[in-house]
Amino acid sequence: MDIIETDSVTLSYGTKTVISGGYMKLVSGRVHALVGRNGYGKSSLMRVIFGTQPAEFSFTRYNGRKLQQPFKVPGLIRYLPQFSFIPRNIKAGVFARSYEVPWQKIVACFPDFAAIENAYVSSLSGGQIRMLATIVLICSPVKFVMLDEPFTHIMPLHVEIIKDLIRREAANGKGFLITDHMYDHVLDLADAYYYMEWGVVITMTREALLEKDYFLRLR
Ligand SMILES: Nc1ncnc2c1ncn2[C@@H]1O[C@H](COP(=O)(O)OP(=O)(O)OP(=O)(O)O)[C@@H](O)[C@H]1O
Repeated sequence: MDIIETDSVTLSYGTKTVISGGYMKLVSGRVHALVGRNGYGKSSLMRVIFGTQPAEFSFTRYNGRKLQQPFKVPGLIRYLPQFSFIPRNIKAGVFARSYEVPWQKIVACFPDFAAIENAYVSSLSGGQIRMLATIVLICSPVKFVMLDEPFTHIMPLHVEIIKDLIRREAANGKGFLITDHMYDHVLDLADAYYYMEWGVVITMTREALLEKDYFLRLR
């Protein structure tokens, strides 16, 4: 079993403190939900865990060993941000292979992409680019994948394809951390739960989170 732990994150932007503590443990083979209201720091926390967001304080361990920049550890972790990050002047197949994902694997889970291996990213629609990035990161051969809003603005049929893929990869031992405002999809997949409130990461049971989420929806 592989474990990433993050503890006592303190992060401010200027004078505004966005994250001020809490503990998170990501375990291989599990899907972890990260839930919280808009602007409560979920994306920022993912960037801190990934190692690209400097924080006043953060403490991340992998299997008990302290890590400074997890994204630099080969084969450890990927992060899908909310925005598009794929260079537009490369071909779709080249992008997939740069993440060590053979094109056949992409087509096996999403046959619509059979004909676009040699298409430049610049020729794809926004929806295709998002789907490509999401599938490639989920499939890449790493221990953990963090997904920031993988279901938002995705058509329902494609959401189900992404969910099936996450289930298969988790069953093969990959750990996931997912945040998305489409809570139903996240909760459908998750078997561990974190809630962010007032800058603190709180470990929750599913029941407690659903109660929080219920009030969240009413606000
Ligand atoms: N680079 C930045 N510089 C300054 N402020 C930032 C920066 N990134 C995020 N913020 C602010 O920090 C707060 C937390 O943002 P963050 O995107 O982490 O929250 P979130 O929970 O992921 O939000 P959402 O659910 O809307 O995606 C917000 O008020 C946001 O405006």
